[in-house]
Amino acid sequence: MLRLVELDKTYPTGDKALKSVDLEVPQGQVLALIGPSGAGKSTLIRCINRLVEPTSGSVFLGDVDLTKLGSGALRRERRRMGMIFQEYALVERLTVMENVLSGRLGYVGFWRSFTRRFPQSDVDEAFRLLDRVGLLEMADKRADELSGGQRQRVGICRALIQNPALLLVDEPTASLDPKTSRQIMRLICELCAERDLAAIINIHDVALAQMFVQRVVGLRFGAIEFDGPPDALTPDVLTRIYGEEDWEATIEKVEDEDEMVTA
Ligand SMILES: Nc1ncnc2c1ncn2[C@@H]1O[C@H](COP(=O)(O)OP(=O)(O)OP(=O)(O)O)[C@@H](O)[C@H]1O
Repeated sequence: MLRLVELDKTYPTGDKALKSVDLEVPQGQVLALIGPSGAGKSTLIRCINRLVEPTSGSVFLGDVDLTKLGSGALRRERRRMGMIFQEYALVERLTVMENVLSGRLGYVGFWRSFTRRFPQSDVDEAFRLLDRVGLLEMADKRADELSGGQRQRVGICRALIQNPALLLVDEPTASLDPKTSRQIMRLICELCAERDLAAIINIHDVALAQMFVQRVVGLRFGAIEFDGPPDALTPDVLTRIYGEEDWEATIEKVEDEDEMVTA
């Protein structure tokens, strides 16, 4: 479904953020991207939808090489990739419903998007999605009246209403408390399973990734250092990815928290 071939990114500053990355993600697979700060996780996610322009290599979404597309064709292909952001990227003064519907802007014509008149089928779908994530009652609230977890749910609905083939998720829980983080990760993974949707989730919390995904890819210095199931992430492997950090302690801390929450 998604295939990266020898993907390279060197920023104008000379930083080599990605070094010949090869990666295949089949339909329906949720993959967590881990690695230390500066490893290239955000760059990888952003090179896929060309928010960051790759230096060389290919990004195939199905049969289409996204790196070869002109701006019009790229805009169309971007509809197939929903993005979820760390800071939610909502329009604060608009309502929850308006924020969700903004995910359809790539589909409706200029005039409709200018006047924000969306087809009834889009409004119906927005209500269905808000209901699914438990925010139906919030549809008319302004985005700035919501908690962090609620905002991220709106961000998830906005990505899903695009009807994407792939979700690109950049640190979805970095601004949330541990319990809300787990709820959001669970929700993203459940929705992907329901829709047979592939996702790449850039996540710095290894324990959280291990709880929810089937596959983990570890980046170090812009290259893939590990690619396997979460239970293969032994302390040795984590040290290979991150360097000398006490990962066992980090993981135990999160497990303790879980017990406290469920106790
Ligand atoms: N716009 C930019 N211009 C120059 N260098 C950049 C730019 N963005 C990222 N880099 C560099 O590219 C490398 C990879 O950065 P990237 O943000 O992709 O890493 P990351 O793994 O997402 O890190 P973090 O977990 O801290 O967000 C780093 O060395 C970073 O300094």
